[in-house]
Amino acid sequence: MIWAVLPAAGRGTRFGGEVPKQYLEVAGRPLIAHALDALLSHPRVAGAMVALSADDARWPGWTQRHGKPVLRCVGGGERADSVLAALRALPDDVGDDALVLVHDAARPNLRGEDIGRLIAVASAHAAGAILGAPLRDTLKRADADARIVSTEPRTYLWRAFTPQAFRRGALTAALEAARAEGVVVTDEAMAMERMGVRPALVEGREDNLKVTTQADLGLADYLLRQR
Ligand SMILES: Nc1ccn([C@@H]2O[C@H](COP(=O)(O)OP(=O)(O)OP(=O)(O)O)[C@@H](O)[C@H]2O)c(=O)n1
Ligand SMILES: C[C@](O)(CO)[C@H](O)COP(=O)(O)O
Repeated sequence: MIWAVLPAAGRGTRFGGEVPKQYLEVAGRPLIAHALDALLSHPRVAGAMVALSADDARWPGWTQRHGKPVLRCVGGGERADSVLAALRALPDDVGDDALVLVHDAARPNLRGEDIGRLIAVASAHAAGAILGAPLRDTLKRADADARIVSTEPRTYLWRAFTPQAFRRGALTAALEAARAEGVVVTDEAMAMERMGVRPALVEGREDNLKVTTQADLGLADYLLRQR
């Protein structure tokens, strides 16, 4: 049984504006709806747990989509806290060995074929797996004035996307360990790496973009209207 976990408790400070970006409409639906539908329309995904901010006044109250349960919980101050809260809130019949797909609500353009490939690799690797893409641009290190300091070697460097797929129990323990040591992890794989685990990288579509700033919204809208 595979469940999706969607951290959706962010404030969107880099995006700005009154409306939390996960509720901004693109191609006729809120970002979060696109992300939820991509996951729940996959036949291997049984349901979704969404982590919302305690004062979220915009959650539409969905309890199911695509005939599958959509549950909610209260997230936390950091993305990792929201993911941990969602893992803890999953139904009791989602065992410690169950695969969980953690996906940003701010990534609306997720494709089913990427989900399927990620599940196949994560199911075969005890260490789990994440979607990503190898860096294809030259990488520069900048100073505080945005002047080039150096060109960084990009061999074996990848951009990490989501979903990130791990077993519920192992990921919960890894996130708890990071929190106990005061380490803020920026993705689930970082928590697993800290436990000595080496998750697999699965090359996914580069258009699995995260809407972070206003410039991303127009591209997301364009991409979603092409589907
Ligand atoms: N405390 C937090 C912070 C982020 N997120 C979620 O994690 C995803 C990726 O985070 P990001 O793009 O950084 O969203 P925000 O934190 O809202 O953006 P910002 O950092 O600009 O405030 C988003 O779906 C966001 O809602 C979350 O659930 N809980
Ligand atoms: C999880 C993530 O999307 C992988 O690239 C990224 O780390 C989220 O970063 P954010 O600053 O919380 O958006």
